[in-house]
Amino acid sequence: MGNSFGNLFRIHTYGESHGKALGVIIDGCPAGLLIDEAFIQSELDRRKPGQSKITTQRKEADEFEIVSGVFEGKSTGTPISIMIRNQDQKSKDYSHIADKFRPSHADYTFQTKYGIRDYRGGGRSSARETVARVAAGAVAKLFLKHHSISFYAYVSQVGHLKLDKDYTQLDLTKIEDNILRCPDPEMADKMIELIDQTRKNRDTIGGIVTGVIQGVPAGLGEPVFDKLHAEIGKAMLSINAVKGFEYGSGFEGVKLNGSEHNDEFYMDNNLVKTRTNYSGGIQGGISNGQDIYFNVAFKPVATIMTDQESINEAGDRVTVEGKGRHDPCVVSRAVPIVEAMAALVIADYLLISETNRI
Ligand SMILES: Cc1cc2nc3c(=O)[nH]c(=O)nc-3n(C[C@H](O)[C@H](O)[C@H](O)COP(=O)(O)O)c2cc1C
Repeated sequence: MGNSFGNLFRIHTYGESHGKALGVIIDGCPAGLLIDEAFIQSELDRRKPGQSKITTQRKEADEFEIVSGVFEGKSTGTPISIMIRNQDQKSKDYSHIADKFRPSHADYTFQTKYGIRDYRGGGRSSARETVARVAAGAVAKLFLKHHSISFYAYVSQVGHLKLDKDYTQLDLTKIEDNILRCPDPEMADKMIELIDQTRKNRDTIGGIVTGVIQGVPAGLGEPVFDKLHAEIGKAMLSINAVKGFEYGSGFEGVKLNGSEHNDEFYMDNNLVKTRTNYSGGIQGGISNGQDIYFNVAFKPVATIMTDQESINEAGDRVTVEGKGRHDPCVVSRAVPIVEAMAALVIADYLLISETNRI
């Protein structure tokens, strides 16, 4: 419960923001997969803190160690354990919130549930946990490359600044060209400026990450409760600070009539395709072979650099001082996390689908 995700391609993560290390155990990765360590590191580098002026200035190299499950560079079919040691904790920076509940963070709920918590950097509630997911997602991506399945995510909105193009009108090879990971350079500049201004105002701002999965064969997903979009939604909603998920036409789709919204089938050289893709590549919970695309909304995160009123564990009125190293907007760092979680779902459902038919 809580620390594991997936069925056949299953991960279990461990570690706290200011503990010794974080890590993941991946169970169910097929044997014989070439574990490209440079690729895993490049994925971790896209998520790591301190990578630009619009992220937290905590400096973590996020170098990883493979502890088990890999022999002579290939997966052995046994649990793969990947560990990332914490280096730049500055844990004493957090003594000012030791017994205080930061508004809209997880301090109060963790304290209520467990009666004990590691307050340093939020402990287990910190998004530092997602470093382990990105490591596992990199392994899932390596596996899915063999099936020609690819993942893209990019920033499509920051505050009120929204891209007016969908993913089919954008050059997705340009995502990594700027620090925000928005493939439209002009909009990226405006969004970066907005985040920078927000940071200077000692505040935070939210945004949207759009995800695209290409190459998923038709037939992945379960028909009733474990629908493919339900699992992707769960994966996304399990990421820290996520407030919303929609796929395909999503909430905007309600503005269309069925006659406009229906995706007409046609044959293209023996391949089944649809002329439009409001379904977002999933019908009846099962992939239909078209692109899967979705939006994930991230809130303006809780830690602002101004003082806030709150209460402490005793219920006394206290002031939570605005200090420490925090992200003014998390979307640029969330991009690889969204891709990783999508890859974990697809890897899992690909393995499940192999057990669905003789
Ligand atoms: C990449 C990433 C970085 C984050 N950095 C911060 C941060 O610097 N400060 C903060 O208060 N919250 C940050 N968060 C969000 C908190 O982890 C999250 O809001 C908190 O655990 C409470 O959970 P909830 O917002 O999902 O309810 C970050 C989230 C992500 C995805």
